[in-house]
Amino acid sequence: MSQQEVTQQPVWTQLPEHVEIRDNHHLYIADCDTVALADTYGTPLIVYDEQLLRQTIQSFHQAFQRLQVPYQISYASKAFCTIAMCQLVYEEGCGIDVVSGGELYTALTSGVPASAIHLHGNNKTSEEIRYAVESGIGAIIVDNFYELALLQEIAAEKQKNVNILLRISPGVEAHTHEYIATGGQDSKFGFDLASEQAREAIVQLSDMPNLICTGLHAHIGSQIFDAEGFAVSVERLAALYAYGCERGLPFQVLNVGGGFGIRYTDEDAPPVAQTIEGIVAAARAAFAQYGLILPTIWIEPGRSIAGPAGVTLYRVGSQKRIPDTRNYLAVDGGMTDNPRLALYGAKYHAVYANRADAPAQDTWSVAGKCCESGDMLIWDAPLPNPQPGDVLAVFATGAYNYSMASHYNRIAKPAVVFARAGQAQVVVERETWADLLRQDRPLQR
Ligand SMILES: Cc1ncc(COP(=O)(O)O)c(C=O)c1O
Ligand SMILES: N[C@@H](CCCC[NH3+])C(=O)O
Repeated sequence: MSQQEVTQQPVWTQLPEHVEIRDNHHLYIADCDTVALADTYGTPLIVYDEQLLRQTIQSFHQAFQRLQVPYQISYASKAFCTIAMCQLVYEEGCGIDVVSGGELYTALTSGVPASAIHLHGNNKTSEEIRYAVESGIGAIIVDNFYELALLQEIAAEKQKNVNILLRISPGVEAHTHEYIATGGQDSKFGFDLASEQAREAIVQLSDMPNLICTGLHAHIGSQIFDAEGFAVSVERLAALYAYGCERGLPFQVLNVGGGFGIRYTDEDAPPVAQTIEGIVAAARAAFAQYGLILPTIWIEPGRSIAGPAGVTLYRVGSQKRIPDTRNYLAVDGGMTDNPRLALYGAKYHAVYANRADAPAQDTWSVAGKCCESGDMLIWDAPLPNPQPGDVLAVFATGAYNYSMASHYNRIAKPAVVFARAGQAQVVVERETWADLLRQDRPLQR
C-alpha cells in the first residue's frame, strides 16, 4: 500500500472511547501513561481499565432495571478469571459462572460466596461435582444425562439438595464464527431440544429427589451482534419451560447465556440495552403465550464485560520488508498471550502507545515471537513504520486472551494490571522462567 493511501486512516482506526492521547503523544488508559506502564511492569502487559469494567456491568444492571424485570447477571469467568476479577464483578452485583474446578477454586478463593457461583461444563468430573456440592454452590447447570445421574448420586451420598438448571441445545445458529457457535443442533453442549432429549431430562427428574430444577439454560454462541437468535432461543425454551411447570418443577429462571458482541475493529456492537430489550420483549411475549409469569431473566456475559476494557502492550523488536509482498514487525508476545487470530481469524486494532497519533505510513503485519508461522496478532495493519522499542497497544484484548494463554515455546505468561485514576495495581504477576519449571522433575538415575 502506498503512503498516499494509508495516511487517510480507515474508520476502524478510531480509538476506543476509554483511551486518550495526551500532549506527549502517548496513549493513556484511566489517566495512566501506557508507556510508563510498559517501562514499569515490562511487556507484554495486559492493562485493564477498572472503571470501564465496572461501568459495563452497571450498564447491564441499568438495562434490566429500566425494564423492571427480575434478572440476574453472572460473569462468565472463562473470559478472564483471576482473584481480582472475581472480586470486582461480585462487588458490582454479579454472580460468577465457572466451568471447571480451577475456575471454581479461583472464585471461592477470591471470597465470592459459593451461593453466587454456578458451575457449567459438558463433562464435569465427579471430583468437580463433589467440590461444587460440598462448597454449597448456587447452581449447577446440568449438560447431559450422564451428569444428571452422577449429580443425583453425589447429592444423595452427601445428603444435600442441589439447585440445577438444564442446559438446552435449542437449535439456534447465532451469527458468529462457526467455532464458537454453541447452540446449534449439532453441538456437544446441552440436551437436544428437537429430539425430545430435553423433555426426557425433565421426566427423569421426577426420580431424582436431590435435584431441585429451577429453570432452563441455553447459550447460543459468542460475539453475537444480532439479537434475533436470542429471541428464537427464548421462544423455544418457553415451550419447554411450560412443559416443566406442568410436570410440577419449581421453575423460576430462564438463563439465556452470554454471547453479547463487542467492537474489535470497524464494527460497533449494538448497545447492551438494545439487546436486553430484545431478549426481554421476546420472553414477555413467549411466556404470556403459555399463561406463565415472566421468569427471572439470567444472563452470563463474559466477553462484553472483560473484552473492551483490556489493552495489551508489547515491545516492538525485529522487522522485515518483503518487496511487493508484505511487511512484518514482531513483538515480544504473540499467540501465547493471544491465540485468537490463530484460532478464529480474529481481527484487532493497534497503535504505538509512544506515538499514538502518528499517521500510518504503510501496512504492517504484527507477528509474535513463537516458532509458528501462524503466530500472528494482526494482518496488514495501517501503522507508522516501526522503530525497535516502540510500544504496540492492541485494543479489546481483555477477554479470552490471558485466559487462553499458553506456555508454547516455554514463553512465560504476561503480567496483568488494573488501571484506575492514574494508578495501576498488579493483579497477576508476570511469570518467571522459574515458574515454568515448577512442575518439572529431573530424571531419577
Ligand atoms: C455457557 C456459556 N455462558 C456464557 C458464555 C460467555 O460468552 P461470552 O463471553 O460470549 O459472553 C459462554 C461462552 O461462550 C458459555 O459457553
Ligand atoms: N474463546 C472464544 C469464545 C469461547 C466462548 C466459550 N463458550 C473466543 O475467544 O472468542
